[in-house]
Amino acid sequence: MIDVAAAIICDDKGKILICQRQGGGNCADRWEFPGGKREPGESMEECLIRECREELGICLELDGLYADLSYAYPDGTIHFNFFKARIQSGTAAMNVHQKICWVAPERLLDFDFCPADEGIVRHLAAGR
Ligand SMILES: Nc1nc2c([nH]c(=O)n2[C@H]2C[C@H](O)[C@@H](COP(=O)(O)OP(=O)(O)OP(=O)(O)O)O2)c(=O)[nH]1
Ligand SMILES: [Mg+2]
Repeated sequence: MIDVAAAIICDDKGKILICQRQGGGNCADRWEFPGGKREPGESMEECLIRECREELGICLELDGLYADLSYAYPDGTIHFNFFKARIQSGTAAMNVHQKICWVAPERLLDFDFCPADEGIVRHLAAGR
């Protein structure tokens, strides 16, 4: 099974950073919480800090695990850890994404997220 860590990054106004994936591949053009696949020898936390440095050029401070779930995609099941986080340093840049955007939690419902994120999006939009 593939392990993926993803970050729910909040700013000081409570907005959340979301990112649109590139076309092609799994979840093409869908919105996601930034992150990626764990590499051998890494913890999920280490993976997430590395992915956000690589993909967005930011250094994260993690605020704990928000959700732990698995989702069966047609080409395999992915196990996810979603962490709450804040930016410790840097400004998010588009190194690998089509678009990035800070949105209020209730606005998350307006975006076409990866199928695995549906429950998370509903929870966040409800203020939980
Ligand atoms: N990062 C991220 N991936 C998600 C989310 N929801 C979801 O279904 N996924 C899926 C899409 C991908 O199949 C997988 C994550 O892989 P990824 O493409 O981000 O992996 P990566 O950054 O390590 O990139 P790569 O080296 O494999 O190209 O999980 C999410 O909220 N964030
Ligand atoms: Mg990624």
